[in-house]
Amino acid sequence: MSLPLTEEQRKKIEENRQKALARRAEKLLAEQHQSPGSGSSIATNSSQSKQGPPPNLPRDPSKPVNHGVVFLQQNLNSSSNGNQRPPNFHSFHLSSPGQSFQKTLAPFFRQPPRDPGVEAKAARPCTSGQNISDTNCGSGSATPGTEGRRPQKLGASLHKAGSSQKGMCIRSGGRFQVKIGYNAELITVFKRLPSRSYGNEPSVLAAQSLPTVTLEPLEGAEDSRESLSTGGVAHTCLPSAPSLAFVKGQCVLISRARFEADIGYSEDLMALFKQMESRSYDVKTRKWNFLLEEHNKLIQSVRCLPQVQLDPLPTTLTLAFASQLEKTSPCLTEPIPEADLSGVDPKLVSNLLPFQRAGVNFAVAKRGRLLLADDMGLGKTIQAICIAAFYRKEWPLLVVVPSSVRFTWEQAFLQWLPSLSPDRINVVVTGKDRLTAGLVNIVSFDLLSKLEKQLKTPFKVVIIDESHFLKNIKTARCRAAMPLLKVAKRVILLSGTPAMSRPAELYTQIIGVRPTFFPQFHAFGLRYCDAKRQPWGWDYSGSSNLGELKLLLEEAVMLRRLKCDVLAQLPPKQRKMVVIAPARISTKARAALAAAAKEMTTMNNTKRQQKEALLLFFNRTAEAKIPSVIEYILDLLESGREKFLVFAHHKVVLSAITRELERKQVPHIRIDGSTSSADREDLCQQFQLFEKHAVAVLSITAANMGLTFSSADLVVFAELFWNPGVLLQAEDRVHRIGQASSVSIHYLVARGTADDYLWPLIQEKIKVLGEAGLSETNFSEMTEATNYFYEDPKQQKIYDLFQQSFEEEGSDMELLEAAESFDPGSASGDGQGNSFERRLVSYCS
Ligand SMILES: Nc1ncnc2c1ncn2[C@@H]1O[C@H](COP(=O)(O)OP(=O)(O)OP(=O)(O)O)[C@@H](O)[C@H]1O
Repeated sequence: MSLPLTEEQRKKIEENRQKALARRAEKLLAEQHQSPGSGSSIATNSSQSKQGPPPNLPRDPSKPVNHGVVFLQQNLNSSSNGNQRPPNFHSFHLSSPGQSFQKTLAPFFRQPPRDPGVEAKAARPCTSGQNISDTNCGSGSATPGTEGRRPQKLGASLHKAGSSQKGMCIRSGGRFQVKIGYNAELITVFKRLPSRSYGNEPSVLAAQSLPTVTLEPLEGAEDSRESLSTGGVAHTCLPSAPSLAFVKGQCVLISRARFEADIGYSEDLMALFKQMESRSYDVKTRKWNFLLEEHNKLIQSVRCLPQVQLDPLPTTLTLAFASQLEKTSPCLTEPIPEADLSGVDPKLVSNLLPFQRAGVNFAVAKRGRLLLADDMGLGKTIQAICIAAFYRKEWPLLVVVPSSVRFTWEQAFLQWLPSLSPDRINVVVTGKDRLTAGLVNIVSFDLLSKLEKQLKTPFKVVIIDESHFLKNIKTARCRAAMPLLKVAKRVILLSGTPAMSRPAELYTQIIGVRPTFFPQFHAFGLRYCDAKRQPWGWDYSGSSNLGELKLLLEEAVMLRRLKCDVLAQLPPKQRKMVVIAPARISTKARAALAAAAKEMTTMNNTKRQQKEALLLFFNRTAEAKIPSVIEYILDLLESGREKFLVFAHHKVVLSAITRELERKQVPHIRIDGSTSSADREDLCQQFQLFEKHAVAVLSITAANMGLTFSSADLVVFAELFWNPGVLLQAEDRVHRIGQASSVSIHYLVARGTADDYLWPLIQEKIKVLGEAGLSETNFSEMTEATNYFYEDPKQQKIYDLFQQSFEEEGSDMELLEAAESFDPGSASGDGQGNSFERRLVSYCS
């Protein structure tokens, strides 16, 4: 404890304090008068402070307002306590232990019951001086009954008449100790403090049950006590001024019809709120909210309050919700009108599922500009084609997609729009191709950035598949696409995962759809990304006001349905044929394939030679597909696919995939013929329980039975297998008991390879089984558009050869063995081909 001050010292301290406070009050007044709306440096941070109910404060605006230091106290409280309350306790703002004291303990103490007798007295400004900090003054009206009774203020809520429990705070390095007898309420308070620790000395918290508490503040606060005791005289030195309690906050949208005022407490503001007809107080958030139609009125009225800065809703929101702002009685759910799709191919329209039809209606209601963010596998492609077809008169159409699915999109157009002549579809394959050669032009993101300069007249209708590929504004793909979106009349963005980790990723997609929204990223960042200034610049990686962002997206930008929302409309399995890019097949692989195909059709070849050629063709196909398969898997991962199975059966393919996953550090398991039974189960369990993204790389023949992978809902077949029964069994690793979702199955099919023959072969077999009631019939429906009519008789011959070979008794095992041991290096004659040759001989003998 410090030595008691002499009378002379007290007087001197008091004089200095009064001078300092008067100077500060003058300065603040001057600042406020200069710029009433620019109190940011001193204003309460609205995101931290809430307009809590002020049960401890006089609510009647006619009551006297506090002056000067109350303002400081309020700000201090609000910045140290996110759940701001009106100041109702004394705090002692000292060095670090004292700050910790104030930040942690103080907010838990309530003010004593109001004593009307002292309230008027308390309303006088507290101006007692201090020589440590200006902020340690009592809060005037907030603590009316405590003035001059120093320690009781901290323990006020625990104080009961008739007895008293005394304790004190003692500084101890960077912490402070509380020495006091046992008190259950106080213990509860302590337990809520994150920095608490319990000393073993019995003196720290002795187990004595006493009903009241008096807690002596830290030693350094001695001067503060003096200030409190003399507070009553100091007010005469302050200029008579209006309240300096400057509060700042913002309006935030909380529903389609209402917004709330996120702002600290102010009596004047409260009085204003009470004039709003639609006012409502949320006890949970402790904030007031109003109908949007009262937004402008409230903002205008608040402008008349010099001590209040309430920022209106951003212009983007007022524009997006203009109908609500202008309405007298808000209609919350306006029905979306049914779009007239009579101009669109009936085949497409009749196939739309009800939720897909609703998606098209939404898009047309938004005048063809939207982000369709349906969950993966819900058929965004068919919806996008339908929306684009609705605006067919404005074509040519540009479709920008990941390069691995360019040909799948071509197939989808052929499948759903029979009225579109195939030769009007232009798939851009190289940087030398023309971007505008077709009526429908399909290009990859990467080629777009090379070819955009070709564009003389802009596309009026643009589809961007996997639009989250544009999330980074600095990338070449984004820089190429954004100007196109800005000038296009219709913009259809598609993504099952528009933002994978933070709201900042949505910005480009939002302005892609609505270029006038948030013209500056910084404004978006401040509002929705909790932007923070760092020594190196601004950090936009956070998130804030997410509820409002969701409302804005749903109102004006995005339509998103989850699988679980529409599960009843979905089939249990959705199969998709993915035509993988032939351009990725190297010239060497192409030449090898051509050579093998030629062998199969050479007239004078023996049956054995033909089979050798067929097997080589089959193996070369595996080799040729590897780059496209890997590209597709990486695109899936980039698109946010978390868990999926990849089936293949050539070792070279399985190994190439696992190598790439290792390189990219993607968690994965592999089960092939060499995996022991015990390991199979373990690996399967690992995959099932793994919570993040993971890929199971599986051999079609070694892992198509007895394993459950129901934690995934996507199966990718990197290779085809001639026996559809084996494929169906493999599909069912995922589609089985425990699976709560509709399962997506992607078959990767490469043109110009053995897949051209295997795929129709599989279709044919499935059809036969289906007709006999032994298989699902819809397997083949997905490939309706795939025209496997072989114009070239040689192709028909190859098909026949495939059919005969794979239907022969025992062919499976022979073929499998040959495939398993296929080594591309060896077959190209580099001296390691013995084993392959041996297998061929064994297969064919
Ligand atoms: N109405 C429909 N009729 C028939 N098939 C449909 C329908 N809707 C979707 N499909 C099929 O479902 C599969 C998945 O559709 P699509 O690829 O468009 O989904 P997606 O939402 O784009 O998924 P992802 O986000 O994974 O790309 C495709 O094979 C597609 O043809």
